[in-house]
Amino acid sequence: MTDTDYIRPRTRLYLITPPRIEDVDGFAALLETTLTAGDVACLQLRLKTPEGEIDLDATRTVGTAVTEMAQAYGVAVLVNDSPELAVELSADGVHLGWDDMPVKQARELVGPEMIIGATAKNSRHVAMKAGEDGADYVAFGAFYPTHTKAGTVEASPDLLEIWQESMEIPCVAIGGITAENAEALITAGADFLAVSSGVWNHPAGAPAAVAEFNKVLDRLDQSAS
Ligand SMILES: Cc1ncc(COP(=O)(O)OP(=O)(O)O)c(N)n1
Ligand SMILES: Cc1nc(C(=O)O)sc1CCOP(=O)(O)O
Ligand SMILES: [Mg+2]
Repeated sequence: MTDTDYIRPRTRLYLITPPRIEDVDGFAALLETTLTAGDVACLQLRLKTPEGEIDLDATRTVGTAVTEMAQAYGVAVLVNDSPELAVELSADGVHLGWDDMPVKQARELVGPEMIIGATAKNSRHVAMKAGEDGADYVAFGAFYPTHTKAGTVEASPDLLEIWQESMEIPCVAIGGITAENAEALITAGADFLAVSSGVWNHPAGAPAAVAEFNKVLDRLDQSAS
């Protein structure tokens, strides 16, 4: 290997909240333990109604309870679907899907500093357009079956490989990811692994899940000497 070989930064974990949270104080306590169990780059507040719409009240309540705490651990907090709520909560960013506010419009609303993430599903074309429009990362998925979101489309790890070879904007992998199935996505080039049920529904608990993910990430760390 020569000095000029590019070594991409280590893949990191991007946590997504469960879609419904009954006990906010209990969740905040569990989250704090989870964030100290291993490296976590981001936390997305994704609270949904049974119909799959953003639950604004729940997002506001959970966001108020956890945003400052997560930020104090160096974790970037992103709000799903609502740029307005991201601003209101002093979050670090917003994640936008195909039915959400267009990236360009959201950029005007949140300003130049806030992170904007964009869903690309399995489309490199959509991902490139999102990048041109000002997104800071694009998310490909779903790589594995998931019960967390209905109507996902299947994505192949090739997408990550091609993206990593040709584009500079970071790419996130999402959909049914667990510590057991993550290796193919890490080696294909995911900059981040976005995970919900693989952490919150882990039989040994969320902190153990984060520790397990980090063991896999440590083992495959391409930036380590
Ligand atoms: C990191 C990340 N990637 C993709 C999604 C999905 O966003 P979207 O398609 O808008 O679907 P909902 O999450 O709103 O149901 C995401 N939230 N985060
Ligand atoms: C929110 C979301 N978006 C997806 C997409 O493919 O765009 S898959 C998904 C669900 C992520 O949760 P889990 O880790 O429990 O599968
Ligand atoms: Mg959305």
